[in-house]
Parts: sequence; structure tokens; C-alpha cells
Amino acid sequence: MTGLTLSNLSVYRGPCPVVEDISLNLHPGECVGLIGPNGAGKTTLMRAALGLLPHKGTSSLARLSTAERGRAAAWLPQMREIAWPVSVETLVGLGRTPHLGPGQRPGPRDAAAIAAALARMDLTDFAARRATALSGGEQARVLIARALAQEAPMLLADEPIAGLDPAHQITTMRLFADLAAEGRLVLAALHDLGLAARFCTRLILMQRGRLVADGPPAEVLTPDNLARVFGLRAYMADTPDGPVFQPLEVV
Ligand SMILES: Nc1ncnc2c1ncn2[C@@H]1O[C@H](COP(=O)(O)OP(=O)(O)OP(=O)(O)O)[C@@H](O)[C@H]1O
Repeated sequence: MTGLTLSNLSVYRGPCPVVEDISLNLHPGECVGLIGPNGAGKTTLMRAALGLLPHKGTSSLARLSTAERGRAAAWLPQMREIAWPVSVETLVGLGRTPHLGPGQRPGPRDAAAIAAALARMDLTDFAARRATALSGGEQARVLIARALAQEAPMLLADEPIAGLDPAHQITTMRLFADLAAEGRLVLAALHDLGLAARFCTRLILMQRGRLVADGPPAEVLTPDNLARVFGLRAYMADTPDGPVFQPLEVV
């Protein structure tokens, strides 16, 4: 399984860097939450890491050929629009594209990956439904399933649980933690710091394009970082159910 190495990665929008000199080593088996306020640079960092944006410095993923990248990493962008009125199963099946040769039709291995992805996202009963006729949260789950069907060793996801109901937020985060436990690398931009604290093995905190903290959740979600970066005061406790985090007040 492969990891992701970023070395001195910077992205400029005009003269100003919106991601500035970030170096990171992300390893298989890690479920990494990328956190930071709006505009911190989370999306820009992930898109540059994927080679979707011009950047300075290097990303091990961006250096791969397009075909290799399709097999190495699944990408779930923030904007989720399903434009084609195809069935859920067909749409999830698009995740198999990097595994098919030119003109090659999907086989039993692909069908099994699609069925597993549908089941993992609680969508088996939706397989024959038209994807455009689903609710926003259901469509979000379909797009996560498409990324899972890709069976890539890395999953990069931009706010993957936004718009999901609480139960599906928890099951999706648990799924990401399970994927990491299976040996994949998951990097997800998250605004729900409580779920990030509960399910991520590591948090990377960004502010104004820079990396300001990197480590286990308890070491990153400190009162000082929360006040300085998010302008927040929060309650955080270790409980038998794991860490509990609740933002309390803007400071
Ligand atoms: N196409 C663009 N042209 C110019 N500036 C941009 C463009 N896209 C993003 N930016 C700027 O880059 C900075 C980082 O944006 P980015 O989308 O990476 O932040 P983010 O941390 O993902 O934010 P959010 O939590 O709101 O999704 C912001 O200041 C944003 O205004």
C-alpha cells in the first residue's frame, strides 16, 4: 500500500500563496482529518496533492500518470452534482473505470466491488433507482460508494459527511476508520471536529494556507489551538465511548 508525500507544497492564486510550503508524510493505515476554518486551504491542498492544480513543490500522487493516479487514489470533491439520470448501480460502477482496459467490459470482480460499495453505503436497495431522483444526502452516499468501488489504496474526500444525517455521518466516519484499519490511507477535510476527534487517528490543522498543528486529535484540539485558529472555546473529554468534543462559545 502506498502513502502520500508532500514536499514544500505551495499553491498561488495570483501573487498570494493560499497553500504555503506544506510538507507531510501520510501513511497507509491512517485516517487523517484535515481541519481548519473556511478558506484555510484544505480543498486547495488536496487538489494540488492530486495534481489537479498547478503548484510548487512536489506531491508523490501528482507525479503519477493519470492512469496510475486513478488506481492509486479515489477523490470525492466538495461539489457533488449528479448530472446524468443513470441508475445508482451504473453511477457507482464508474468507480471501476481505472481498472478497465480500453473497450473492456466490467467483469465479476467489478460487479463484486460495486455490490460491496453499495452495501457499505447502505444503498443496496437503491441500486436500480435513478441517481438524480435521490435526496441530496442520498446522492452524497452514492458518490462515496463510487469512490469506494474504485478500491484505491488512498481516499481523499472533501467534506464527505456534509449533508448526511447523523446516523449516516457516523457510519461513514466509521467506514473511513475501517478502511484505514484495513491498510488504506484516508484523508478527509472535515468541519465536524467532534467526529474528527472520534474517528481520525491524526488531525492536520491548517490556518491561512499554513500547517499549524499535526498529531493525534487530543494534541491538536487544544484550548489554545481552538481559540487561536477557530476562535472557539469547547468542551472535550475522554469518555468510555471515546473522545467527546462540543464547541461551546465563540471567543
Ligand atoms: N479559484 C480561485 N481563485 C482565487 N482564489 C481562490 C480560488 N479558490 C479558492 N481560492 C482562495 O483560496 C483560499 C483557500 O480556499 P480553499 O477552498 O482551499 O479553503 P478551504 O479550507 O477548503 O475552505 P472551506 O472550509 O470553506 O471549504 C481561500 O482564501 C479562497 O478564497
